[in-house]
Amino acid sequence: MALDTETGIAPYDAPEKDLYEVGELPPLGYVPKKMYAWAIRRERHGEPDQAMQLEVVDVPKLDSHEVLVLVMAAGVNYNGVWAGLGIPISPFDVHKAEFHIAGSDASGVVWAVGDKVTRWKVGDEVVIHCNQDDGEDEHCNGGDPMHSNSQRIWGYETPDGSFAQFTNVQSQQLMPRPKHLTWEESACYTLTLATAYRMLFGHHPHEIKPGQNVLVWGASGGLGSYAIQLATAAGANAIGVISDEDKRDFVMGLGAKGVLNRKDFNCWGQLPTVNTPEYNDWFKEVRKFGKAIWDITGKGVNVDMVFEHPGESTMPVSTFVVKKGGMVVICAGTTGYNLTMDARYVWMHQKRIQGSHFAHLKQASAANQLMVEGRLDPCMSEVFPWDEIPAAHVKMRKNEHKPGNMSVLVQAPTTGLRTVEEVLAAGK
Ligand SMILES: C/C=C/C(=O)SCCNC(=O)CCNC(=O)[C@H](O)C(C)(C)COP(=O)(O)OP(=O)(O)OC[C@H]1O[C@@H](n2cnc3c(N)ncnc32)[C@H](O)[C@@H]1OP(=O)(O)O
Ligand SMILES: NC(=O)C1=CN([C@@H]2O[C@H](COP(=O)(O)OP(=O)(O)OC[C@H]3O[C@@H](n4cnc5c(N)ncnc54)[C@H](OP(=O)(O)O)[C@@H]3O)[C@@H](O)[C@H]2O)C=CC1
Repeated sequence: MALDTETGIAPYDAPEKDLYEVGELPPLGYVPKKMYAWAIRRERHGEPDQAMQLEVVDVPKLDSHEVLVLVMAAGVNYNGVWAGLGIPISPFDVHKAEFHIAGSDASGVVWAVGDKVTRWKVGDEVVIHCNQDDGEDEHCNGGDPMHSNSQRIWGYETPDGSFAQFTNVQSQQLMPRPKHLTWEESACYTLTLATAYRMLFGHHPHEIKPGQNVLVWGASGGLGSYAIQLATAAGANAIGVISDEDKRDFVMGLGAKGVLNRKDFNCWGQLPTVNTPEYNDWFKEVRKFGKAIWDITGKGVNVDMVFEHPGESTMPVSTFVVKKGGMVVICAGTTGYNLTMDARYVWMHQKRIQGSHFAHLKQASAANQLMVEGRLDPCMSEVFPWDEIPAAHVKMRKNEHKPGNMSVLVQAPTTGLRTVEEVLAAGK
């Protein structure tokens, strides 16, 4: 039987060159020697606009199970900020490469495949999830690949992310692109959506269930905007937290049952020493916060789950307000890593504290399917041109970004395009 080599992309003329300008397409499947990339180097660690500089580098070489993707658009995530700063770790200490191309989200076109790849072919339109592993140990074969020692995040713990014209990924990282979305919309969601999916549905028996209540920190942010939508889709009640009244309507529009403004309360930061006057003040304030949740859930009804990521500033509150036998699920410590809590509430009320990190393919794929079916809004907040990739990260670093998820254009020359043909036409 003949292999399926139909690309679905109309033939077009383009010269074969060693380097293409950003926005210029090579012939389909032709791999140039060089590419443009925003590269971080160890000596440049610092704020994003210092760390990320435009360079011409070699196009990555493919291994047998890998796929080279021409990047149409990429997503902006916090791990690009962390990679640039070199905090809490320098990515160079992990992958040992000379330079680091950040970017852990992308939409694009399969441009070349390794000789063992069977699921994808040149011309396929894809989005990329950011989990890599070696696929060899028991966790990857019957267990949870996220528990494998070989588990790593593409574009953070690997040097070859999506802020470049091409990126090489493991074939298992690819998923079909929602064709109803533009290149930039489809680039903005996978990392935060799949992470939120695993947090809400990946930790048995505490998967969020219809009718349950979940408190979502940073509800207008990347993770939060999907947590609200996923919880709502599952029939649960999401209570979102914001810091600015401008974000209230956005979060309610995603389906939240209620929204709290954290600026109305004063119980943030590490837990004061128990039974001191400071603790007593903190306790009054945290009860006020808990009461505000009851105003939404019903008197005395504590939340079944807390969706945590700010970390140090909110963990004492999260562990207090979650119900007996409930779960605080945490994937980050944006405000600090030194988590504190009143242990009495954790053991006496038998609360579960669960770490969560990205997602495996099955979880990422289930989340992607909801996007393909149009059941979730990608919540793309803003699109930046290629030249402004560092500036987009500066905005995120300062918490000045708009609600939702940011995207950047790479080979797509302008916004609003959905096909390769439209990219070719716009490029002319
Ligand atoms: C999808 C997107 C996700 C995100 O964006 S997440 C946000 C960005 N990511 C982050 O901020 C995470 C960054 N990563 C880290 O900060 C580090 O990744 C960790 C702190 C999580 C782990 O650090 P490490 O240095 O990799 O830990 P060790 O290698 O496991 O241990 C350090 C040393 O301690 C020894 N050790 C480990 N366990 C034990 C034990 N049980 N008893 C005695 N020693 C132990 C090891 O061997 C090693 O030692 P030796 O440095 O000499 O090799
Ligand atoms: N382990 C994993 O797999 C993953 C981890 N992450 C990590 O999760 C974190 C959040 O990512 P993401 O959602 O994309 O980021 P965003 O910046 O989009 O959203 C974070 C939200 O947190 C809120 N926030 C900021 N400061 C505080 C504070 N002091 N107290 C409470 N809330 C605060 C903000 O909302 P407001 O000011 O309105 O409250 C902001 O919108 C990052 O550290 C990122 O690295 C992200 C994805 C995957």
